[in-house]
Amino acid sequence: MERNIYLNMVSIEEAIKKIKSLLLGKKNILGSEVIPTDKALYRVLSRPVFACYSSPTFHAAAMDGIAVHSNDTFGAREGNPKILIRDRDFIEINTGNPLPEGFDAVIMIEDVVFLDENTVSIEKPAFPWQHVRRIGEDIVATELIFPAGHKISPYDLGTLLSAGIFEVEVREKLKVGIVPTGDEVLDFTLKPNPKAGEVIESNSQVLASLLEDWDCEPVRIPPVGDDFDLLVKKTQALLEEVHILVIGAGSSAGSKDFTKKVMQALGEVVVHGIKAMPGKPSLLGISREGKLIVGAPGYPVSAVICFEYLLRPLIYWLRGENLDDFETINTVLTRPLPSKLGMREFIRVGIGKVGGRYVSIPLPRGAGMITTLSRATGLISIDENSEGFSEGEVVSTRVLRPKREIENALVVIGSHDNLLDLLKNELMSLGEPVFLFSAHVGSLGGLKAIKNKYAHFAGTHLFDPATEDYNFPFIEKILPEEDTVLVNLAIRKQGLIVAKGNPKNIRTLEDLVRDDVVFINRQRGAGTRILLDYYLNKLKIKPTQIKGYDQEEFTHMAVAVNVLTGTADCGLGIMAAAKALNLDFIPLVDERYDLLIRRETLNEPAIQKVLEIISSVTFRQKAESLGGYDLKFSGEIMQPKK
Ligand SMILES: Nc1nc2c(c(=O)[nH]1)N[C@H]1C(S)=C(S)[C@@H](COP(=O)(O)OP(=O)(O)OC[C@H]3O[C@@H](n4cnc5c(N)ncnc54)[C@H](O)[C@@H]3O)O[C@H]1N2
Ligand code: MOO
Repeated sequence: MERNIYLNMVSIEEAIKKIKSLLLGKKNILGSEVIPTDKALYRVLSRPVFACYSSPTFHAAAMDGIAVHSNDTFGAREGNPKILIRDRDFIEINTGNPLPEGFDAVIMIEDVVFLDENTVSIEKPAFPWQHVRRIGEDIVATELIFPAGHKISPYDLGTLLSAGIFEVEVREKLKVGIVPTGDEVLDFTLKPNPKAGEVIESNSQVLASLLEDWDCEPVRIPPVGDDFDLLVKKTQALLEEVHILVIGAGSSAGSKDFTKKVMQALGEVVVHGIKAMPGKPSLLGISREGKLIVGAPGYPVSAVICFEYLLRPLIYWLRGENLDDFETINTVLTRPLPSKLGMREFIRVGIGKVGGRYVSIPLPRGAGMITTLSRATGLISIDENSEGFSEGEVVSTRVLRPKREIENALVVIGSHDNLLDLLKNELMSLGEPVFLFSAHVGSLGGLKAIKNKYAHFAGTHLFDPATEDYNFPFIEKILPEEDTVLVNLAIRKQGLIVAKGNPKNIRTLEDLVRDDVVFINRQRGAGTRILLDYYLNKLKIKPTQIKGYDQEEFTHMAVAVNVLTGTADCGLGIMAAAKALNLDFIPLVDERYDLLIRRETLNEPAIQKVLEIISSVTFRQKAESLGGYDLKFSGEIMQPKK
């Protein structure tokens, strides 16, 4: 089978315009159906609704008290009360009761003085219809309640039921068929256990949930293998049932990427390739019956961009509905974001409010990492005509999480430690949860983040050989002007993470120069890297003598994964990372891992919570059970060595 090379890429806007011009005759494709009112939430009325009954259907007391004839009460005032007699002049009544025949006002019980069982005195007149909800006050039978095209809200259900409308005629839901494809993808409904080369299918569920948010009806079928004839058969069958068909994966240039050919068998391909990343190989086409067909890339993030930025606007347009823009806020970029000219780029970011302004921390760009979308609280779009943004630039950022979560998020930037995950969990278990967003850029990066007010606190473990002190000499150099405090999180064991059973018998740093040992390093600026270089220097070992010295990872866990998978034989890291992956650990040094905080923020409630948690007995116990941690100083303010 020949490969699809997609050369005619168009912008997202052009792609939408192109397909719309061909679908024009197919707008408002939805038929209608009659459904019970209580099932009609967020459905769109296909014809106007008129009230069956009035509400109230009778004159009703609006307060607890007595029903009166208003003209009997005229003249009553303080010092000149009117006396009323039961049954003749007044009748006791409760809120919601029908007003007795002939009565036209209600006096609240608080304004009534009982002289005896049957006689009351009032000192204020009642005006006609005082405290009475008259027939039809809310709804008058036969009046128009909602026009056609109205989308039914939870309140509207109350209005419809009160007006005696128990069934409504609504537009049918737009049905979207979803066909996941690929020999390697496993149907998640079967709870599969993936082997090498296999992937649990998840994109169809992401799309199904998005479709529910957009008031559509998803119709998903189990994954179909990379078999052209079978793909045509399955997609054709599903196409008959739905208004729109989405085919997942197989969109790019691989030898088994059949989506374009399948779309050609069903109709015509209109767009293949958009000037956007992720999402580049997206396809748009039209079936012979005139239905929209979308080919979504297989990478999860690329698929989401295709769903949200191509499919979503087309769904709303086909239904003849207005589409709201995504909610955005302005954020200050904490890192530069270079971008390729001619491509619109979508960048996932974490957002936090630091020092009264929102900051955004870019996450990795890989389109295969669905977790980046789960971790992200914002999304930045870099225009095709832009080469990106500089650090510190204010950028419009789409919010992906509830505003409250973003407002309350604490940002920690710096060196990575597994205790931050423990802290994250503890903060979320508080009565008023605090969200912790952590970015791992090494200790030096953390210090700079505090200097620039990009983070609430930074994790740092920088050893200074000259003073044999931790962190203070670096703080003095990088933020000499700033008033900060250094709070200890833990003393932790750094050492060599090696495979289970230590098959290469690695014992000391001297073993790193052996021919049969491959090392995995941490990135420049990481405290662990500085520690390594310090000891190598002491032992007079040159980096060039170590295989793998140039291979860098950003976290202890990533180093441990390299050892677990055999990519490397060892790496320098913390014991907790080795223990988490059931690897062996050769302890080398104890080091101090601190949190750097601006003094002025020390009393902020969320920072106080952090300090309370890390000083607590439960946190200490949980941390110590991870292995390699000593929490005797945790929560204490550190002082420089004299
Ligand atoms: N030579 C080229 N290769 C690729 C190009 C290119 O331009 N030239 N484009 C790349 C880009 S960009 C993307 S995006 C991907 C899109 O790939 P496909 O749509 O063909 O998808 P697959 O290759 O079948 O799968 C990619 C990846 O995603 C996983 N996958 C697939 N379906 C699902 C699903 N339903 N749920 C979860 N994960 C899924 C699949 O296993 C693969 O790992 O192509 C690049 N290649
Ligand atoms: O553009 Mo692909 O869509 O990066 O992942």
